[in-house]
Amino acid sequence: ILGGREPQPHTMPYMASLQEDGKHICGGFLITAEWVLSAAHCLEDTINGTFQVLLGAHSLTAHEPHKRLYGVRRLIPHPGSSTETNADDLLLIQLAEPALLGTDVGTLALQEEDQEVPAGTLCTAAGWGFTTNTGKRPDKLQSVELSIMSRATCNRRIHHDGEVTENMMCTEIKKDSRKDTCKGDSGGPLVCHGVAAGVVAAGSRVCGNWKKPGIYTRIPPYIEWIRAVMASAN
Ligand SMILES: CC(C)CC(=O)Nc1cccc(-c2cccc(CN)c2)c1
Repeated sequence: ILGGREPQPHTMPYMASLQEDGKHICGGFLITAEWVLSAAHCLEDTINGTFQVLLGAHSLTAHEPHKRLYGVRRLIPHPGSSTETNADDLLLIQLAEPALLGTDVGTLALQEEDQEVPAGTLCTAAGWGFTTNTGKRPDKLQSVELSIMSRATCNRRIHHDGEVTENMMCTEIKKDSRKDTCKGDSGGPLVCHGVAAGVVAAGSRVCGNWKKPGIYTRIPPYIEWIRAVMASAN
C-alpha cells in the first residue's frame, strides 16, 4: 500500500495474509469460516512450497492473542484466470479447518447486486504489500482510502487503453498523492460502503503512477462461481 496509514489494529478482522513457506505473498479476505478469497496471480511466482493463511493479525511478526496460521485444504483459481491476462483473477482458498471467529477474526460480506460503484466513491484497500516502489515490506497492516475512477476514463489511451473489462474496476491515483495498492496487496478487498466490491489485481504491475490507475476484479459478476465452488467442495 502506497500513501496509506496503519489502521487501528484488528479493525479489519477479515484481512488474510497468504503465505508460502512462512513468507507473505498476497492479501486475501475471509468470506466464510473456511473460505478465503484472493487473486489467482498470487500463485504464479510460487515454488510449490507450503501454503498457509494468517488470520487475526496486525503485525506479521509480533505475538498477538488471536493471530493464527491455518493450513490450506484446497487452492481453486478461477478457470478463466491465466498468467497472460488480468481476466478472472480470483482464487478461492479452502482452509484446512474452519477459522475460529472472534473479535480479531471475522468475515467480510460480498457486494451481491451487479451495479457499478459510482465514480468518486471513496473505498478502502488494505494489505501488507510494498509501501514504496523500491519494495519496502511493512510488518504492520496498512490501509488507504481510494476514489473510484470511471471505466471510460480508466480505458483512455493514457491510462489502461481499453484493457479494463466490465468485470474490472479502477481507482484513481491523484498526481501528488501516490495512494495506490502495490505488490503483495493482490488478493485483498476493495471495500466500498462496508462490503467487498472488488479484489486487488496486479494490473500493469506498476505502483503509484497516476497514468496507471489501480485495477480490481469486480465481485458481483463472480458471485455465482464463488457460491458454486463453496457448495461443491467437501
Ligand atoms: C507475486 C505475484 C502476485 C506477482 C505480482 O503481483 N507482481 C507485482 C509486481 C509489481 C506490482 C504489483 C501490483 C500488485 C497490486 C497492485 C498494483 C498496482 N495498483 C501492482 C504486482
